[in-house]
Amino acid sequence: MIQGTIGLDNAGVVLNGAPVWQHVTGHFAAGSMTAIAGANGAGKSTLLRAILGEVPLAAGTITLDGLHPRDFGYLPQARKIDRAFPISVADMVLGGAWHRMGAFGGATRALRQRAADALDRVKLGQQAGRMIDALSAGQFQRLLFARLLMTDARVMMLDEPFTALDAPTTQDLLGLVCEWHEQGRTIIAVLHDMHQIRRCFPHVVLLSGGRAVWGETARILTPATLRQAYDGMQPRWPDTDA
Ligand SMILES: Nc1ncnc2c1ncn2[C@@H]1O[C@H](COP(=O)(O)OP(=O)(O)OP(=O)(O)O)[C@@H](O)[C@H]1O
Repeated sequence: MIQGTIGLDNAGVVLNGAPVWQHVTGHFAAGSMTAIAGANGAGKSTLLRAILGEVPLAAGTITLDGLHPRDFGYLPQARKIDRAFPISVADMVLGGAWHRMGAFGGATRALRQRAADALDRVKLGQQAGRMIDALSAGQFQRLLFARLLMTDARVMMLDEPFTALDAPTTQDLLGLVCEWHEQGRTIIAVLHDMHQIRRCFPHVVLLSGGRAVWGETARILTPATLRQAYDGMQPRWPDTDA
């Protein structure tokens, strides 16, 4: 396998005694751009967390060929973050570069400048001194992007990254994700918007009924697979694109 490939071989996860998904086999090629789709509770976040080693496998293997923990950048779901934690916007962004800090957690002037640039990139430069609980939901989501930008990671993993964002900001930050892809990074993103997936993500993993269908987006996202995955309900899928 090429260095940087993330491979799953017959992988399965069991939580609270119940299988989330099983017999999942496939790989995220180095530099690929893949969406993870599926209904609520299908196990999309669990798949990201299994790759990060935060959720143990009940079966099979996940191989991270030549990748180390510092090679992964992770944007978690905003609603799973405790925003009461007393930390400023600037310090939270700096935390994205933890692996570049000194032994005592000190940030160099260059690192602080990078953090300021990252905040400017997501149009949060004016908010640097505020505490994170003072941000709106959309501002907090942009903060998570700035923090991810700071990781400079080879693999960018994003869990519902466009939640709470208005349309122009979504377009802007989707553009940033595409830039990362053009730079050769691997992108893995949990998304609910099928239109977005079809337009921007060449590959998809569709979690459905405890299994994964995996491959080129146009081949995998058909009306039949979507009906099955979403239990007969239609996900966001504009008529013009169907
Ligand atoms: N820590 C946990 N302990 C027990 N069960 C869990 C845990 N985390 C998730 N689960 C269960 O695992 C299943 C998959 O959850 P997961 O969050 O991965 O789904 P998802 O596809 O990301 O859902 P959503 O679209 O709602 O975010 C769900 O049934 C959930 O209840």
